[in-house]
Amino acid sequence: MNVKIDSRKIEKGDTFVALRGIDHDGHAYIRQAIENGAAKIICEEGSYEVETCIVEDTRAYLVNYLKDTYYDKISKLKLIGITGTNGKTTSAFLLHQMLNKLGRKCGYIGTIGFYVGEKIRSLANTTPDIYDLYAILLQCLSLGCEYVVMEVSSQGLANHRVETLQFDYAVFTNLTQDHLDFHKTMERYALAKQELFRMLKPSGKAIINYDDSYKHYFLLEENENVTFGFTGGDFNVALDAADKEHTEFSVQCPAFTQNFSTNLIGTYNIYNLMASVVILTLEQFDSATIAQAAAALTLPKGRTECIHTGNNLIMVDYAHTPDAMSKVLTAARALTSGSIYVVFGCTGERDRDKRAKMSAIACKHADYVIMTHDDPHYEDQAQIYHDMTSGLSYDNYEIVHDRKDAIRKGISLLDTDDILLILGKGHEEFIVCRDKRIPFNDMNVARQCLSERRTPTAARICQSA
Ligand SMILES: CC(=O)N[C@H]1[C@@H](OP(=O)(O)OP(=O)(O)OC[C@H]2O[C@@H](n3ccc(=O)[nH]c3=O)[C@H](O)[C@@H]2O)O[C@H](CO)[C@@H](O)[C@@H]1O[C@H](C)C(=O)N[C@@H](C)C(=O)N[C@H](CCC(=O)O)C(=O)O
Ligand SMILES: Nc1ncnc2c1ncn2[C@@H]1O[C@H](COP(=O)(O)OP(=O)(O)OP(=O)(O)O)[C@@H](O)[C@H]1O
Repeated sequence: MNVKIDSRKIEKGDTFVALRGIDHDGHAYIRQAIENGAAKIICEEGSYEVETCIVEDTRAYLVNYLKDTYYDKISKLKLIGITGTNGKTTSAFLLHQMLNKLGRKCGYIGTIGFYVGEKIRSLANTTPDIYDLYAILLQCLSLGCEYVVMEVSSQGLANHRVETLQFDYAVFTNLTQDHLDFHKTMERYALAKQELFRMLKPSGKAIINYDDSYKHYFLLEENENVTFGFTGGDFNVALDAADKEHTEFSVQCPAFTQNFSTNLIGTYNIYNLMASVVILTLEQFDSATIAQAAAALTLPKGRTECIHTGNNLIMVDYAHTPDAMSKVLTAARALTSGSIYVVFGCTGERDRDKRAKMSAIACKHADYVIMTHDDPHYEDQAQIYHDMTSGLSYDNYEIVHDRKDAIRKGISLLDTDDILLILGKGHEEFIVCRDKRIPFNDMNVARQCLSERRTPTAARICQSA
């Protein structure tokens, strides 16, 4: 595309469209765009030495341009949008994986990046803005994709990032507290997500978690709705058996009754897998083929990612909402008769109201909790700890300010069969503190702390040899 919205990416002869964003205004970068070689500027005001076209609303101009120029092409893709508080990345990543396994080339767009089988690149947002989105969808087409599954965040919907797109499937995973700093109330949060269900193609289908108490926001009369759940729904699930390595469940629907055995653990991951089971069924795959594809799956990076060390398990997980914490702690409890330790912190400048809830859940379900920092952004860390601990009616916790020290402390507490959960940052590679991005990955740090712990022993063995 030689029409661009980022001055830093302008090459000689390009057209620059100056967009007014939330924090930045593209009009401030017109000079830079011209210096980089822009031959034409589309903006709302100003006069420049290159060809300039003044329009009333640059964003509306861009949206129409993308739609008129590329929509016919990208509408050939089967587009699946997944929304909900938790499980978007996992559900989308599993579906992308299963479609590719079954020989249907599929792209994935979401929190962990842009993938077509392999990772192609990281993304700044879970749901990229319309310009990036069109570019990615065009790339999916050129890579031969038939399907694209994307996470659609509530901020993405509220900020019109998926404008003009029409979906073949819209999936609702669940709704629990998060992002209330942005939406203010659960009602507005639900309504923001509901928008996805008004963006279906005429032949599109809505796939909805029947067990979620907010399902009514997503079961719109005008849509063809297909539900799944343990308590009912068109695809009714029953848990048959579960151990540390496998989960067995069965699904009953009008078309079939099928047993599944998967390497995924935690009931919440069965919910995540069910979105794929339903969509693959609607795409005419037979149930035995779907069950076969579900037998061995890889979870996205940072979701229940494990280090097995002696009799202990160290698990890094992206749980950063009260519901996710409760789900992952329940799953861990089922895996051991030993103690459970948790290291976690709360993000700064995000939903303050969930902090105390997360602490209460951690202290209730774990034996001992080490609170530390997450990404403070520009917020005072002392304020974050205050929000995490005020009114807390438990005393099985301590605060260890440095996240690496907290992880080291968690590891030092492990005794036979104990589990350490390091929560909140999952796949992330940085700690964001003020304007700094400090390299930090929970999994790498846990490995480093483990090897430090082993080194003295190894040294003793070497000395005595
Ligand atoms: C507060 C917020 O939502 N900000 C989003 C917003 O930024 P913005 O409006 O300030 O715009 P901008 O893109 O930085 O700048 C405006 C224009 O100036 C241009 N520009 C800018 C700089 C420059 O040097 N040259 C230049 O030309 C930009 O290319 C753009 O055209 O638009 C950008 C482009 O879409 C987003 O990347 C950015 O998301 C920020 C990074 C963010 O953190 N957003 C969070 C709240 C978010 O959206 N999160 C959800 C996930 C939630 C979840 O599920 O957990 C998400 O979907 O990612
Ligand atoms: N279906 C689910 N219900 C509740 N919790 C879940 C579910 N699936 C995953 N989780 C928990 O939530 C965490 C985040 O999962 P995932 O990344 O799939 O969700 P997400 O909706 O993409 O989150 P985000 O929007 O913040 O990126 C996981 O690490 C796990 O602890």
